[in-house]
Amino acid sequence: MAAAAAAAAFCLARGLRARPVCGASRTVHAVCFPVIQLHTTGAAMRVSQEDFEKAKDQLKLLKEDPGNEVKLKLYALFKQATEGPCSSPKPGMLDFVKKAKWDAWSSLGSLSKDNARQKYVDLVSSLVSSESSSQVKDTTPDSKHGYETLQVTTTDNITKIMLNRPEKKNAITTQMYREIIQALEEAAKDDSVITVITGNGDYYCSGNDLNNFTNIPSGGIEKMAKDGAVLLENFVNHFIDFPKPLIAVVNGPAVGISVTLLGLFDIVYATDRATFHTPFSELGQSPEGCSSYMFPKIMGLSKANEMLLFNKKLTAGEACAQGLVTEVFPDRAFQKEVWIRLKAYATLPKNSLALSKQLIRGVEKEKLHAVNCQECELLRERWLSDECMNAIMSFFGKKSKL
Ligand SMILES: CCCCCCC/C=C/C(=O)SCCNC(=O)CCNC(=O)[C@H](O)C(C)(C)COP(=O)(O)OP(=O)(O)OC[C@H]1O[C@@H](n2cnc3c(N)ncnc32)[C@H](O)[C@@H]1OP(=O)(O)O
Repeated sequence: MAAAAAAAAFCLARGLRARPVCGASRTVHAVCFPVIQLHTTGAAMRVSQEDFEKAKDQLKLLKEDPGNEVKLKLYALFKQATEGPCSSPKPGMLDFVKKAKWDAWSSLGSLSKDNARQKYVDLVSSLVSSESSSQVKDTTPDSKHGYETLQVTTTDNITKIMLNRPEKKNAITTQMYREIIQALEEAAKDDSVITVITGNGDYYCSGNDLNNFTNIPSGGIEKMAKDGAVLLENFVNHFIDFPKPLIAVVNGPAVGISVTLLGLFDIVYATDRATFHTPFSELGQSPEGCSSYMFPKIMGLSKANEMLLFNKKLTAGEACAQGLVTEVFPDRAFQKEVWIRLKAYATLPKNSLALSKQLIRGVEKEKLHAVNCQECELLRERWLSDECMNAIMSFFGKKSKL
């Protein structure tokens, strides 16, 4: 039964819903939302006939698909209101669409035409009012409140998390790590189909804000390193566990952790102006973001070593050739082409995308968590090293930094 309902829902979603129903001589596409062409029997109807006609018109104007369950309910109520109880023969088990419609109509039993009309009008009215309130919410591209270092918006089924410190090349402060965690948690639960991370300004991100290491807390440098490692592990865990497709729109150069994390994204689109630089040994540090595992897997050991050990900066073309970037776009067309593509992706079925992503990620999840834990532990030690202290002091002491 559940399988038949699921199959019916599947068929409805795939467009089989547009077939004429129940062998009627008129074309009744009652389940084909929002195009509903219905011809009433012409029988005299009492007071609510006008409301009923109006409801039919309002239904055509709805922009959002209310889902198969509601469409079946609308279909059944319409049939009951216009023809009375279902008396047509039950369709065969394998005719999923007709069977689902027949079941919905039959389930109304002996409900009177008047009552069915009333229920139909009430249902349409609730759909109209819920759409108008959600439109106010969804179409407002305003940034979500509560973020200081990010601009977070949801529009066209896409939650966009934009790093928003352009004057500092989007370097990630401890506050920004926390806000990204919060934004990912919210995006995981919201109605969006995909989530995008990008940067504001000419840089995608210049990596960890090196000032994070200059504000020594009262507990001393060990405490700073320990807190940093805990925050980093939690931050990276949110990328490992993110349940929906996660896409990086790399709008300019990327440094450090903003590069290593790319291995945990599902798709990476980059402008041809982007570069990819992981200067860990120059900074006396070590790789993070699961790159010690993902980079060799993505690009092979020796290419990964050039980046992660020897600080080789890749062009966008090289990063694409090595599999870290999915596709490179000319800078002048970058935003336009990428967003057209993403908007199309975001019309795909949300649950199917999320479940497929989780299936693919599930294979590696345990390993990724273990790698993340090891990387953070090594970094905690590195941050206490002279090599790292000297490199950070030199960044702030030099004009030419890298
Ligand atoms: C607490 C949790 C910790 C987790 C740590 C996880 C481990 C992460 C590791 C990494 O990400 S390693 C990589 C760290 N990043 C860098 O080493 C980059 C440092 N920045 C630069 O080399 C250069 O700024 C640049 C990115 C190459 C850009 O150079 P450009 O000459 O074009 O601009 P600038 O004038 O240098 O920059 C403008 C402005 O922004 C400040 N800034 C840029 N990046 C950082 C940064 N990463 N940290 C702190 N500040 C940064 C820069 O100082 C300038 O500031 P003002 O001088 O204008 O005040």
